[in-house]
Amino acid sequence: MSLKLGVPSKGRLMEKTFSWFDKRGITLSRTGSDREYAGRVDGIEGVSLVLLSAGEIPRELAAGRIHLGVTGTDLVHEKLPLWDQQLEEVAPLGFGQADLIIAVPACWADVDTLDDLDAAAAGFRARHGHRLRIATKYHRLVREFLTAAGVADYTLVDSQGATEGTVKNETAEAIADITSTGETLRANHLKILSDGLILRSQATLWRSRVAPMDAVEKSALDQFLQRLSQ
Ligand SMILES: Nc1ncnc2c1ncn2[C@@H]1O[C@H](COP(=O)(O)OP(=O)(O)OP(=O)(O)O)[C@@H](O)[C@H]1O
Ligand SMILES: O=P(O)(O)OC[C@H]1O[C@H](OP(=O)(O)OP(=O)(O)O)[C@H](O)[C@@H]1O
Repeated sequence: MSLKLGVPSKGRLMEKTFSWFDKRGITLSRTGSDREYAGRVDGIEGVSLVLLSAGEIPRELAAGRIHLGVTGTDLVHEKLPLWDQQLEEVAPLGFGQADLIIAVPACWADVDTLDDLDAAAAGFRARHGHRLRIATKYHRLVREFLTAAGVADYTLVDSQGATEGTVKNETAEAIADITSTGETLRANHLKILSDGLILRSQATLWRSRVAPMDAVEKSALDQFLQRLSQ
């Protein structure tokens, strides 16, 4: 069998992942039609390409269905509570940098910190009869972060995209999402809490600690890792 390398099948991470490997003499390419999720690996023996959603790569690594995978630190930490038992970080790739942050409406003049948010949340509940809503797709990381900060009077609402729009759409009062240039936050009149940084993320190459390997795959892995360290 061959060593399975999972990479994002589209979007901002795919092309940069391909060129990162290219610079190391490993050519990843998509094969078939534009829409077909098939690919190949040239320049090294015994490695096959698996094209996956960036969000599914953590789970595939943890289940041992792929041996290596490229995805963001944020997605690994969010989806795998025991990530360091299941995966090992091989190399940060130097792109896909983004910060997971908490942001509130820029017009909330007296809310700049988590303590302020906590106070605003209590007032909000008294006034509106329901808890202040924070929209996010990072449920686990946000809950853990807010618990550690002593903020409890809120509710998470699920948002799988266009999260910054939820405040304008009145489905949430605050958001927790990834920011890179900050443009989406600015365009949606949101500001980051001064102590609202939850996690710094970047695209990273991970190795599964649990994927079974035969002797051929083991030797392919050794060669692969050696190539990357050159
Ligand atoms: N604006 C950005 N700049 C840089 N990196 C970003 C940005 N937004 C998201 N990312 C990173 O890109 C990675 C993939 O995010 P994305 O939201 O595209 O994943 P996904 O929703 O699982 O993808 P898919 O739509 O294929 O399921 C994440 O690790 C994330 O941190
Ligand atoms: O700080 P910026 O450079 O503006 O980037 C941040 C935005 O990029 C991502 O969204 P994406 O483009 O993936 O769209 P989505 O929200 O629909 O997932 C992220 O969820 C932010 O919305």
